[in-house]
Amino acid sequence: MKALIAASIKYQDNQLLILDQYLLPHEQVWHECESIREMIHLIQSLQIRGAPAIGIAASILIAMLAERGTSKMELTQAISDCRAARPTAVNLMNCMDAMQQALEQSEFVDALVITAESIFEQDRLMCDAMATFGAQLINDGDNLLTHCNTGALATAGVGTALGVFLHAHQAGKNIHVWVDETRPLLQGGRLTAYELGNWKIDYTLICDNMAASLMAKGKVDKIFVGADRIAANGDFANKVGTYNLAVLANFHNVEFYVVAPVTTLDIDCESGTHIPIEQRASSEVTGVSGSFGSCQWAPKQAKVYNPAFDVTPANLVTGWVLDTGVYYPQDVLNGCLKTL
Ligand SMILES: CSC[C@H]1O[C@H](OP(=O)(O)O)[C@H](O)[C@@H]1O
Repeated sequence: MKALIAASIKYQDNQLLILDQYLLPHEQVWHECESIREMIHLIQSLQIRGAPAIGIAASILIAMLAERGTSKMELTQAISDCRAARPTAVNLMNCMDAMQQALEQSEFVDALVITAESIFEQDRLMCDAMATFGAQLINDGDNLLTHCNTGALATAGVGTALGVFLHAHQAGKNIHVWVDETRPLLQGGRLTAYELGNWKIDYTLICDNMAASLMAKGKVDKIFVGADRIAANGDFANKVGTYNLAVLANFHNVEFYVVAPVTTLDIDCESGTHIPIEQRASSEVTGVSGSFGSCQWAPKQAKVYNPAFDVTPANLVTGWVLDTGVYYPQDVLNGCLKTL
C-alpha cells in the first residue's frame, strides 16, 4: 500500500500512526496502531474522531493487516468489529462495507489495498469539492459560526465545514468564525480553535450557551456544521448541540448549512428518527479530562444524560453542501439525496 498522509492519520512503509486528538492542542502524540483492538479503542476514546476519519483509519488498518498475511476469516471478523465501534457515523459502516466487498474477491489483498487507497484519495477530493461549493456561499465580511470540529483532523483532506472556511479565507474573503467550544468533549475549543489558528483564520471561542445572544444581536450571518449521518429526507445527526443551533438559526433568520461528503448519506435511513444515537460515559459530563489532567465537579451520584449526537430536521436546514453540489429544501423534498 502506498503512503497515505493526512492530518491525523499517517500510513507509510507498513506502519500506521494515529494522532491522539484527545491530547490536542497541547500535546502532539502519535500512536502506532497494529490491531483491531487498538483501533477500536482509539475510535471509542475519540483519540481518532470525525465521521470520515474513523472510516478511513479503519480501512487502512484492515488493508495493512491483509498485507501482513492476516487470514480472510480474521479479516472478516475485524471488519465486523470495526463496523460496530461507534453507532452513529455512517461513514464507518460504508467504508467497512466497501472493504468487505473487496475481501470477497479472489485477489483480496490487492482488492483491500486498492479500496483503502481509494477511500483515502476520494475523501481528499470530496473535501476540496465541498470546500469549493461551500465557499461560494460565504461573503466578504461574514461572521460565521460552527460547532464541534470538522477540519483536516476529521478527514483525509481539508475537512468539511472547516474546509469551506479555509477555501473562503484562501480566496481572500475576510471572515470571522464564532467557535462553539462544544461540550462535553470540547472538540471546538480544543481542535477547531487549533486548526483555525494554524490557518490564521480570525475566530472567537465561545461557550455553547452564548450562541443564542450572538444571533439575537445580529452577530452571526451563517452557520456551517458537519454531519455524522444524513437520512434520505435530509434530516441529519451531528454533534449534540447542533439541533440547538438550528432552532436558534431558524428563529433568528440565520442561514444554516450542513456540509458533508456523500459517504455520510444513508439513503436506507428514511428519516432522522431512525438514526442510532451513541450514548457516552457519565464521566464526560460530570467533569473533564485531557492533556491538562482531569477533574470531576459534579456529585458522584449525579445521574447523567450524555448523547454524543442529536438530530436536526430537514425543515431547519437552509442548504446541504455536499461534494456533488449545494442542495436546497425543494431539491431534498423531491428526493434528490436518493439519486446521488
Ligand atoms: C467531519 S467530522 C463530522 C462530525 O463528527 C464529529 O463527531 P465526533 O467528534 O464525535 O467524531 C462531529 O459530529 C462532526 O461534525
